[in-house]
Amino acid sequence: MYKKILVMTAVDAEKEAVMRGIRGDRRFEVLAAGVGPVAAAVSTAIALASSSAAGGYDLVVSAGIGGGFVDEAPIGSIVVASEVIAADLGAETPEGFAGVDKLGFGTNRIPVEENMSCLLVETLRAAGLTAGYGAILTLSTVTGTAETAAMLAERIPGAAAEAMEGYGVASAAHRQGIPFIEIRAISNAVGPRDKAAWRIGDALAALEAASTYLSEVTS
Ligand SMILES: O=C(O)c1cccc(C(=O)CC[C@H]2O[C@@H](n3cnc4c(=O)[nH]cnc43)[C@H](O)[C@@H]2O)c1
Repeated sequence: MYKKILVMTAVDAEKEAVMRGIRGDRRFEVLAAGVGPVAAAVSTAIALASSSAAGGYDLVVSAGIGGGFVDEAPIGSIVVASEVIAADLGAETPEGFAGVDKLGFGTNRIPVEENMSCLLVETLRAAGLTAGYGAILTLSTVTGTAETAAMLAERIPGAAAEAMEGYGVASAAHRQGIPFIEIRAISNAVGPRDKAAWRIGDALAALEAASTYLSEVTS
């Protein structure tokens, strides 16, 4: 179905997990862009521009580990985005946060390729994996307190997970009209910062498994 797929991760450990999962599927190019939405957008835009002479990509994927909102995405589970939301792109006002959409400067939300995202979730569930489908937030600052976690959950009902790159990768793909999806394997709960409690190994194993099914459902 897809001939050439670009997967953008933040760090090498995520890239290696995806590479193990796709098991040599030559339709995939997997790149580690660096952490945060700016590095993600710049690296994705460069990758898309460099590939355009050779026919370009027909699917772009933001993949990696992420934080799960309590009651929405347990540690070790996988979340596939129903949309990506730049949750801290905007302005503080006396009435609270106002996103760039409210300010009239574009959009905080970028759509995903819905059919592929839903098919992937169904396939992961059929394989016995714990997989959710919901909004994935992109933040430049990892949430580190229960107060911020509660504020985000209230402001964005249905938010399932947060990470730092999706909106950047999606912005570059969207600008070129290329379908986009985001996959996060949950390493930690969104809330009080305790890096020692992050289950990075479990999340990377889940990311590897999700990548195997990504290769299957896109072929
Ligand atoms: O230390 C390691 O071995 C290691 C291996 C893989 C990944 C990491 C990272 O720290 C990646 C940073 C990456 O993680 C995303 N992330 C994870 N949890 C959250 C969160 O609660 N809120 C926001 N982002 C999160 C994020 O996308 C970073 O790029 C370390």
